[in-house]
Amino acid sequence: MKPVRGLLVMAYGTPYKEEDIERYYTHIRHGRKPSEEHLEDLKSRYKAIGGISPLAEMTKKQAQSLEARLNEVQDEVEYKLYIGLKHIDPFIEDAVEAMINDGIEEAVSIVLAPHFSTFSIKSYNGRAQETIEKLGSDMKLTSVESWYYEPKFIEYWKQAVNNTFAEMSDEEREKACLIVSNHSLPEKIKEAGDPYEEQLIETARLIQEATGVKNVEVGWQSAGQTPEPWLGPDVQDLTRELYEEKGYRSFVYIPVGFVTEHLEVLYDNDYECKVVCDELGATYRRPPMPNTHPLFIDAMVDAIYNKLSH
Ligand SMILES: CC1=C(CCC(=O)O)c2cc3nc(cc4[nH]c(cc5[nH]c(cc1n2)c(C)c5CCC(=O)O)c(CCC(=O)O)c4C)C(CCC(=O)O)=C3C
Repeated sequence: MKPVRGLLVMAYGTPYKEEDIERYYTHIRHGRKPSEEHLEDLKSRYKAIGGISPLAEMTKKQAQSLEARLNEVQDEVEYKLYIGLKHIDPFIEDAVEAMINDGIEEAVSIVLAPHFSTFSIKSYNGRAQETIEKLGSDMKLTSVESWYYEPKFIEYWKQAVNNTFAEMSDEEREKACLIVSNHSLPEKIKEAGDPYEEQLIETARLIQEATGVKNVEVGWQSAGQTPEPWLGPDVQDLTRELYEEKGYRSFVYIPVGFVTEHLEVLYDNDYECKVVCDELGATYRRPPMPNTHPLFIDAMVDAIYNKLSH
Protein backbone atom coordinates (compact mmCIF):
# COMPACT_ATOMS: atom_id res chain seq x y z
CA MET A 1 0.00 0.00 0.00
CA LYS A 2 1.55 3.32 -1.13
CA PRO A 3 1.71 6.09 1.48
CA VAL A 4 -0.87 8.86 0.87
CA ARG A 5 0.41 12.41 0.31
CA GLY A 6 -2.09 15.29 0.59
CA LEU A 7 -2.40 17.62 -2.40
CA LEU A 8 -3.85 20.95 -1.26
CA VAL A 9 -4.91 23.03 -4.27
CA MET A 10 -5.87 26.56 -3.26
CA ALA A 11 -7.78 29.12 -5.32
CA TYR A 12 -9.74 32.33 -5.02
CA GLY A 13 -13.26 30.86 -5.06
CA THR A 14 -16.43 32.30 -6.58
CA PRO A 15 -20.14 32.52 -5.66
CA TYR A 16 -22.07 29.30 -6.41
CA LYS A 17 -25.36 31.18 -6.82
CA GLU A 18 -26.52 34.82 -6.78
CA GLU A 19 -27.43 34.65 -3.05
CA ASP A 20 -23.75 33.95 -2.32
CA ILE A 21 -22.49 37.21 -3.88
CA GLU A 22 -22.93 39.43 -0.82
CA ARG A 23 -21.22 37.09 1.70
CA TYR A 24 -18.48 36.37 -0.86
CA TYR A 25 -17.79 40.06 -1.54
CA THR A 26 -17.90 40.80 2.22
CA HIS A 27 -15.27 38.08 2.79
CA ILE A 28 -13.06 39.56 0.02
CA ARG A 29 -13.35 42.91 1.87
CA HIS A 30 -12.09 41.29 5.07
CA GLY A 31 -15.56 41.27 6.63
CA ARG A 32 -16.53 44.85 5.63
CA LYS A 33 -19.92 44.73 3.86
CA PRO A 34 -19.79 46.32 0.39
CA SER A 35 -21.93 49.41 -0.24
CA GLU A 36 -25.25 48.74 -1.96
CA GLU A 37 -23.80 50.42 -5.05
CA HIS A 38 -20.67 48.23 -5.17
CA LEU A 39 -22.75 45.11 -4.51
CA GLU A 40 -25.12 45.96 -7.36
CA ASP A 41 -22.13 46.67 -9.61
CA LEU A 42 -20.65 43.23 -8.89
CA LYS A 43 -24.03 41.50 -9.39
CA SER A 44 -24.45 43.27 -12.73
CA ARG A 45 -21.01 42.06 -13.84
CA TYR A 46 -21.91 38.48 -13.08
CA LYS A 47 -25.17 38.99 -14.99
CA ALA A 48 -23.19 40.41 -17.92
CA ILE A 49 -21.18 37.17 -18.18
CA GLY A 50 -24.26 34.96 -18.02
CA GLY A 51 -25.03 34.90 -14.28
CA ILE A 52 -22.33 32.84 -12.64
CA SER A 53 -18.60 32.60 -13.31
CA PRO A 54 -17.04 29.42 -14.76
CA LEU A 55 -14.38 29.70 -12.02
CA ALA A 56 -15.83 27.11 -9.61
CA GLU A 57 -16.17 24.39 -12.26
CA MET A 58 -12.76 25.08 -13.79
CA THR A 59 -10.99 25.22 -10.42
CA LYS A 60 -12.31 21.71 -9.68
CA LYS A 61 -11.30 20.39 -13.12
CA GLN A 62 -7.80 21.88 -12.80
CA ALA A 63 -7.32 20.40 -9.32
CA GLN A 64 -8.56 16.97 -10.40
CA SER A 65 -6.35 17.04 -13.53
CA LEU A 66 -3.34 17.89 -11.35
CA GLU A 67 -4.11 15.05 -8.90
CA ALA A 68 -4.53 12.54 -11.74
CA ARG A 69 -1.32 13.67 -13.45
CA LEU A 70 0.71 13.50 -10.21
CA ASN A 71 -0.49 9.91 -9.71
CA GLU A 72 0.34 9.09 -13.33
CA VAL A 73 3.94 10.35 -13.40
CA GLN A 74 5.20 8.64 -10.23
CA ASP A 75 4.59 5.52 -8.18
CA GLU A 76 6.04 6.19 -4.74
CA VAL A 77 3.00 7.88 -3.20
CA GLU A 78 -0.75 8.20 -3.76
CA TYR A 79 -1.72 11.91 -4.04
CA LYS A 80 -5.09 12.73 -2.48
CA LEU A 81 -6.74 16.04 -3.48
CA TYR A 82 -8.15 18.63 -1.10
CA ILE A 83 -9.44 21.97 -2.45
CA GLY A 84 -9.20 25.03 -0.19
CA LEU A 85 -10.68 28.36 -1.30
CA LYS A 86 -9.81 31.89 -0.22
CA HIS A 87 -13.20 33.56 -0.08
CA ILE A 88 -15.92 30.88 -0.03
CA ASP A 89 -16.45 27.34 1.25
CA PRO A 90 -14.69 24.94 1.23
CA PHE A 91 -12.26 27.41 2.82
CA ILE A 92 -8.51 26.79 3.12
CA GLU A 93 -9.06 26.06 6.82
CA ASP A 94 -11.71 23.42 6.04
CA ALA A 95 -9.40 21.65 3.58
CA VAL A 96 -6.46 21.57 6.01
CA GLU A 97 -8.72 20.26 8.80
CA ALA A 98 -10.01 17.52 6.47
CA MET A 99 -6.45 16.44 5.66
CA ILE A 100 -5.60 16.24 9.35
CA ASN A 101 -8.80 14.33 10.15
CA ASP A 102 -7.95 11.88 7.36
CA GLY A 103 -4.59 11.21 9.03
CA ILE A 104 -2.50 12.81 6.30
CA GLU A 105 1.06 13.16 7.60
CA GLU A 106 2.71 14.84 4.59
CA ALA A 107 1.14 17.25 2.12
CA VAL A 108 2.09 19.66 -0.62
CA SER A 109 0.18 22.80 -1.64
CA ILE A 110 -0.02 24.97 -4.73
CA VAL A 111 -2.16 28.03 -5.52
CA LEU A 112 -3.87 28.45 -8.89
CA ALA A 113 -2.02 31.76 -9.35
CA PRO A 114 1.54 31.84 -10.71
CA HIS A 115 2.98 34.97 -9.06
CA PHE A 116 3.95 35.47 -5.42
CA SER A 117 2.66 38.43 -3.42
CA THR A 118 2.13 39.12 0.25
CA PHE A 119 -1.52 39.80 -0.62
CA SER A 120 -2.08 36.52 -2.39
CA ILE A 121 0.17 33.44 -2.18
CA LYS A 122 1.66 34.47 1.16
CA SER A 123 -1.81 34.77 2.66
CA TYR A 124 -2.98 31.45 1.20
CA ASN A 125 0.07 29.58 2.53
CA GLY A 126 -0.09 31.46 5.84
CA ARG A 127 -3.70 30.48 6.44
CA ALA A 128 -2.89 26.82 5.73
CA GLN A 129 0.13 26.78 8.09
CA GLU A 130 -1.77 28.64 10.84
CA THR A 131 -4.55 26.05 10.70
CA ILE A 132 -2.06 23.20 11.17
CA GLU A 133 -0.60 24.97 14.21
CA LYS A 134 -4.03 25.89 15.60
CA LEU A 135 -5.12 22.25 15.41
CA GLY A 136 -1.86 21.17 17.09
CA SER A 137 -1.05 18.84 14.21
CA ASP A 138 2.46 17.77 13.16
CA MET A 139 1.37 17.29 9.53
CA LYS A 140 4.23 18.44 7.28
CA LEU A 141 3.00 20.86 4.57
CA THR A 142 5.36 21.93 1.78
CA SER A 143 3.97 24.98 -0.05
CA VAL A 144 4.88 26.13 -3.57
CA GLU A 145 5.23 29.94 -3.58
CA SER A 146 5.40 30.83 -7.29
CA TRP A 147 5.70 29.03 -10.61
CA TYR A 148 5.41 31.67 -13.38
CA TYR A 149 8.97 30.80 -14.58
CA GLU A 150 8.16 27.09 -15.15
CA PRO A 151 9.21 26.32 -18.79
CA LYS A 152 5.92 24.51 -19.57
CA PHE A 153 3.87 27.48 -18.32
CA ILE A 154 5.82 29.82 -20.62
CA GLU A 155 5.50 27.23 -23.41
CA TYR A 156 1.71 27.26 -22.98
CA TRP A 157 1.57 31.02 -23.46
CA LYS A 158 4.15 30.91 -26.30
CA GLN A 159 1.89 28.52 -28.24
CA ALA A 160 -1.28 30.48 -27.40
CA VAL A 161 0.28 33.80 -28.47
CA ASN A 162 1.86 32.36 -31.63
CA ASN A 163 -1.48 30.83 -32.64
CA THR A 164 -3.19 34.23 -32.22
CA PHE A 165 -0.51 36.13 -34.16
CA ALA A 166 -0.68 33.50 -36.92
CA GLU A 167 -4.33 34.49 -37.50
CA MET A 168 -3.27 38.04 -38.37
CA SER A 169 -2.42 39.53 -41.77
CA ASP A 170 1.14 40.87 -42.06
CA GLU A 171 -0.28 44.38 -41.88
CA GLU A 172 -2.17 43.72 -38.60
CA ARG A 173 0.84 41.90 -37.10
CA GLU A 174 3.07 44.92 -37.84
CA LYS A 175 0.89 47.16 -35.65
CA ALA A 176 -0.10 44.58 -33.03
CA CYS A 177 0.83 44.80 -29.36
CA LEU A 178 0.82 42.01 -26.76
CA ILE A 179 -0.48 43.27 -23.39
CA VAL A 180 0.65 40.98 -20.54
CA SER A 181 -1.40 41.67 -17.39
CA ASN A 182 -2.07 40.61 -13.83
CA HIS A 183 -4.54 41.49 -11.11
CA SER A 184 -3.56 44.90 -9.72
CA LEU A 185 -2.51 45.22 -6.09
CA PRO A 186 -2.26 48.24 -3.74
CA GLU A 187 0.92 50.17 -4.64
CA LYS A 188 2.09 50.01 -1.01
CA ILE A 189 3.32 46.42 -1.63
CA LYS A 190 6.32 47.96 -3.43
CA GLU A 191 7.55 49.60 -0.21
CA ALA A 192 7.30 46.18 1.43
CA GLY A 193 9.65 44.67 -1.19
CA ASP A 194 6.92 42.46 -2.61
CA PRO A 195 8.22 40.66 -5.78
CA TYR A 196 4.79 40.64 -7.52
CA GLU A 197 5.46 43.47 -9.99
CA GLU A 198 8.93 42.18 -10.98
CA GLN A 199 7.51 38.70 -11.47
CA LEU A 200 4.93 39.97 -13.96
CA ILE A 201 7.64 41.92 -15.81
CA GLU A 202 9.79 38.76 -15.92
CA THR A 203 6.83 36.72 -17.20
CA ALA A 204 6.37 39.22 -20.04
CA ARG A 205 10.11 39.04 -20.83
CA LEU A 206 10.09 35.25 -20.93
CA ILE A 207 7.04 35.22 -23.24
CA GLN A 208 8.57 37.89 -25.51
CA GLU A 209 11.83 35.87 -25.66
CA ALA A 210 9.90 32.69 -26.48
CA THR A 211 7.61 34.20 -29.12
CA GLY A 212 9.79 36.93 -30.64
CA VAL A 213 6.78 39.29 -30.62
CA LYS A 214 8.11 42.81 -31.18
CA ASN A 215 5.65 44.97 -29.21
CA VAL A 216 5.03 43.76 -25.64
CA GLU A 217 3.71 45.86 -22.73
CA VAL A 218 2.85 45.13 -19.07
CA GLY A 219 -0.47 46.25 -17.60
CA TRP A 220 -2.68 45.79 -14.52
CA GLN A 221 -6.38 45.07 -14.22
CA SER A 222 -9.32 44.59 -11.89
CA ALA A 223 -8.03 46.95 -9.19
CA GLY A 224 -10.11 46.98 -6.02
CA GLN A 225 -12.45 49.89 -5.23
CA THR A 226 -10.43 51.28 -2.35
CA PRO A 227 -9.17 54.88 -1.89
CA GLU A 228 -5.48 53.95 -1.89
CA PRO A 229 -3.51 53.80 -5.20
CA TRP A 230 -3.26 50.42 -6.93
CA LEU A 231 -0.51 49.31 -9.38
CA GLY A 232 -0.99 50.75 -12.87
CA PRO A 233 -1.38 51.47 -15.68
CA ASP A 234 -4.79 49.85 -15.96
CA VAL A 235 -5.04 47.84 -19.19
CA GLN A 236 -7.84 50.08 -20.49
CA ASP A 237 -5.78 53.28 -20.07
CA LEU A 238 -2.71 51.48 -21.42
CA THR A 239 -4.64 50.50 -24.57
CA ARG A 240 -5.62 54.13 -25.25
CA GLU A 241 -2.05 55.37 -24.57
CA LEU A 242 -0.48 52.78 -26.90
CA TYR A 243 -3.01 53.52 -29.65
CA GLU A 244 -2.23 57.26 -29.47
CA GLU A 245 1.50 57.21 -28.74
CA LYS A 246 2.72 54.07 -30.55
CA GLY A 247 0.12 53.81 -33.31
CA TYR A 248 -0.78 50.21 -32.46
CA ARG A 249 -4.00 49.08 -34.08
CA SER A 250 -4.41 45.53 -32.71
CA PHE A 251 -4.22 44.43 -29.06
CA VAL A 252 -3.67 40.86 -27.83
CA TYR A 253 -4.49 40.50 -24.10
CA ILE A 254 -2.96 37.73 -22.00
CA PRO A 255 -3.98 38.09 -18.29
CA VAL A 256 -1.23 35.67 -17.18
CA GLY A 257 -1.96 36.17 -13.47
CA PHE A 258 -5.10 34.12 -13.94
CA VAL A 259 -5.29 30.53 -15.11
CA THR A 260 -8.86 30.36 -16.38
CA GLU A 261 -11.65 32.44 -17.87
CA HIS A 262 -13.55 33.97 -14.95
CA LEU A 263 -15.26 37.26 -14.15
CA GLU A 264 -12.11 39.37 -14.33
CA VAL A 265 -11.21 37.98 -17.74
CA LEU A 266 -14.69 37.66 -19.25
CA TYR A 267 -15.74 41.13 -18.03
CA ASP A 268 -12.59 43.19 -17.42
CA ASN A 269 -10.88 41.98 -20.60
CA ASP A 270 -13.49 40.61 -23.01
CA TYR A 271 -15.96 43.40 -22.26
CA GLU A 272 -14.19 46.47 -20.83
CA CYS A 273 -10.98 46.22 -22.93
CA LYS A 274 -13.00 45.35 -26.02
CA VAL A 275 -15.18 48.44 -25.52
CA VAL A 276 -11.99 50.54 -25.57
CA CYS A 277 -10.72 48.77 -28.71
CA ASP A 278 -14.08 49.27 -30.41
CA GLU A 279 -14.11 52.98 -29.46
CA LEU A 280 -10.62 53.35 -30.98
CA GLY A 281 -11.42 51.21 -34.03
CA ALA A 282 -8.67 48.79 -32.96
CA THR A 283 -8.81 44.97 -33.04
CA TYR A 284 -9.31 43.07 -29.75
CA ARG A 285 -7.86 39.57 -29.38
CA ARG A 286 -7.47 37.24 -26.36
CA PRO A 287 -6.03 33.70 -26.60
CA PRO A 288 -7.67 30.94 -24.49
CA MET A 289 -6.61 30.67 -20.83
CA PRO A 290 -4.55 27.65 -19.66
CA ASN A 291 -7.56 25.89 -18.03
CA THR A 292 -6.66 22.14 -18.08
CA HIS A 293 -4.18 22.27 -20.97
CA PRO A 294 -1.54 19.51 -20.42
CA LEU A 295 1.34 22.03 -20.56
CA PHE A 296 -0.25 24.00 -17.72
CA ILE A 297 -0.97 20.91 -15.59
CA ASP A 298 2.58 19.62 -16.18
CA ALA A 299 4.02 23.05 -15.28
CA MET A 300 2.41 22.68 -11.85
CA VAL A 301 3.66 19.07 -11.54
CA ASP A 302 7.18 20.38 -12.22
CA ALA A 303 6.72 23.22 -9.72
CA ILE A 304 5.66 20.73 -7.03
CA TYR A 305 8.60 18.38 -7.71
CA ASN A 306 11.06 21.26 -7.85
CA LYS A 307 9.80 22.44 -4.46
CA LEU A 308 9.86 18.94 -2.93
CA SER A 309 13.39 18.29 -4.17
CA HIS A 310 14.77 21.43 -2.52
C1 LIG B 1 -15.35 39.19 -7.75
C2 LIG B 1 -13.91 38.77 -7.79
C3 LIG B 1 -13.38 37.63 -8.30
C4 LIG B 1 -14.18 36.45 -8.76
C5 LIG B 1 -14.15 36.15 -10.16
C6 LIG B 1 -15.19 35.10 -10.51
O1 LIG B 1 -16.11 34.84 -9.73
O2 LIG B 1 -15.04 34.57 -11.60
C7 LIG B 1 -11.97 37.72 -8.17
C8 LIG B 1 -11.08 36.74 -8.61
C9 LIG B 1 -9.69 36.78 -8.46
N1 LIG B 1 -9.01 37.78 -7.83
C10 LIG B 1 -7.68 37.41 -7.87
C11 LIG B 1 -6.65 38.14 -7.28
C12 LIG B 1 -6.81 39.21 -6.43
N2 LIG B 1 -8.01 39.86 -6.17
C13 LIG B 1 -7.73 40.89 -5.28
C14 LIG B 1 -8.63 41.79 -4.77
C15 LIG B 1 -9.94 41.89 -5.11
N3 LIG B 1 -10.64 40.98 -5.90
C16 LIG B 1 -11.94 41.43 -5.97
C17 LIG B 1 -12.94 40.78 -6.68
C18 LIG B 1 -12.81 39.55 -7.31
N4 LIG B 1 -11.63 38.89 -7.55
C19 LIG B 1 -12.06 42.64 -5.22
C20 LIG B 1 -13.32 43.41 -5.06
C21 LIG B 1 -10.84 42.91 -4.70
C22 LIG B 1 -10.45 44.11 -3.89
C23 LIG B 1 -10.52 43.79 -2.41
C24 LIG B 1 -10.59 45.11 -1.64
O3 LIG B 1 -11.46 45.94 -2.02
O4 LIG B 1 -9.77 45.27 -0.72
C25 LIG B 1 -6.36 40.86 -4.99
C26 LIG B 1 -5.71 41.82 -4.05
C27 LIG B 1 -5.48 41.14 -2.72
C28 LIG B 1 -6.78 40.86 -2.00
O5 LIG B 1 -7.43 41.83 -1.60
O6 LIG B 1 -7.09 39.66 -1.89
C29 LIG B 1 -5.78 39.83 -5.68
C30 LIG B 1 -4.35 39.38 -5.70
C31 LIG B 1 -7.52 36.20 -8.62
C32 LIG B 1 -6.19 35.59 -9.00
C33 LIG B 1 -5.86 34.36 -8.24
C34 LIG B 1 -5.53 34.59 -6.80
O7 LIG B 1 -4.79 35.53 -6.47
O8 LIG B 1 -6.03 33.77 -6.05
C35 LIG B 1 -8.78 35.78 -8.96
C36 LIG B 1 -9.17 34.53 -9.72
